[in-house]
Amino acid sequence: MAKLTVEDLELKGKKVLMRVDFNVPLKEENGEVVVSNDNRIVAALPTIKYVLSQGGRAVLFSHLGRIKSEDDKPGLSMRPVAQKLADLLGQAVTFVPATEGVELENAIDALEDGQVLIFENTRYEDVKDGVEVKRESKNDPELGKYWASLGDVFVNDAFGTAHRAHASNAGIAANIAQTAAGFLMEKEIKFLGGAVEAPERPFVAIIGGAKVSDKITIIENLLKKADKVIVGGGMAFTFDAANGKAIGNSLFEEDKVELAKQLIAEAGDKLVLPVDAIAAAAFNNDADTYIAEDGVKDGYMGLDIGPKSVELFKSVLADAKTVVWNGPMGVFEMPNFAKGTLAIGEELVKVTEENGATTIVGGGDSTAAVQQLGVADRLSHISTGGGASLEYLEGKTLPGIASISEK
Ligand SMILES: Nc1ncnc2c1ncn2[C@@H]1O[C@H](COP(=O)(O)OP(=O)(O)O)[C@@H](O)[C@H]1O
Ligand SMILES: O=C(OP(=O)(O)O)[C@H](O)COP(=O)(O)O
Repeated sequence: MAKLTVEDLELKGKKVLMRVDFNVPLKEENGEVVVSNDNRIVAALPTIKYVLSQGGRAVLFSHLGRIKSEDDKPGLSMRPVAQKLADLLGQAVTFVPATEGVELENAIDALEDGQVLIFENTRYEDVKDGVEVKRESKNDPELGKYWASLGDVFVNDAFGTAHRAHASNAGIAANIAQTAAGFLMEKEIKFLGGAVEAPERPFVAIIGGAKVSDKITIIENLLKKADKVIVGGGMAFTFDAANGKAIGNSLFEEDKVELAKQLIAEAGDKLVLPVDAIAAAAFNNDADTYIAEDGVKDGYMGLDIGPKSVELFKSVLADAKTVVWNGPMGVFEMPNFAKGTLAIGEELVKVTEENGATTIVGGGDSTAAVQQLGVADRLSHISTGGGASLEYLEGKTLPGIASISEK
């Protein structure tokens, strides 16, 4: 690509601002919050190691989860991520528990060549003194300018965040002389670019997970590109509601029902929805469950696709030549609701190995799911971006990529 890459930069003695996507799943272990899947951190290591080996002084930053109130902050601190990074790098990583101010500036000034620091979750800037101001997420121009002032050059390796125009990617790029792509960014663009240009058909997209309002608009565009779009996971219930089905307490976005209705009407048999669900009395692995075939009854919530949906989805995938998957089919973190995701993962392995299909899985949780299933290395490409890979495949210009300097 004609974009500047990290290898084009003079790094020795430079303060190298590095945007990474360390938005990783967390879990509690012995009363401590730890990283439960380090895939996105591992994926950024080649760029970080390269910068350090060239004598750069690396200043890393990332968002983690979504911060809407002060209460969200403690559970979404970057501290456990910094610890995991130090373990993986095998060198000390300074953690600065601030997103601006003298402590951060002094820590950056104290860095020596080949040293690395990471600062606090960039989305802490979204809430100030208890008020949701979205400085990071709405790309406050002053914030991008301030962060840019902390370094000499900017390396953007956060492919997973490339579909966002936030202060920590587009904002910094607008205020610094050079913005370069990291190795992960380059690798993702190369692989996904190949898939977008001329996808072998049938091309099937599978969308699931929980980010309904984000991804429902993506479905609209994917319907124009793909031969079939399968919708599962928490996404499906807004469509079920649009079809007049009962959904009980399932995940649901009321303000997207009209759009779902419109998509159902336009898409015809291109859109494939679940025909049953595993409904549970509570969001709990041990909750009472039943197979819901005609909607989910009051007091229950759909937490996985049911056996008939698995068979239907498998039949749609059977002759696929290109498959893009983002979003698990159920709450796979709980064993009793992982069966649908497992079955789809296994079917993808089959079409990869038997049909020679190109299979791409994207997204933090989806990647964690296929790794948990042990099938990740039998698929064609595991992308670190879920929403980002889908928007890239739609043919959209991603702000995080557009803001990288041309060579
Ligand atoms: N039926 C469902 N109800 C509630 N949550 C669901 C359901 N199906 C899947 N999920 C949740 O969706 C989450 C992943 O969604 P999302 O963030 O969109 O995926 P990704 O990170 O791969 O892009 C998982 O934590 C999973 O438990
Ligand atoms: O995890 C991410 O997106 P994904 O779940 O679509 O892969 C990215 O880090 C972006 O996070 P966001 O969707 O909260 O902006």
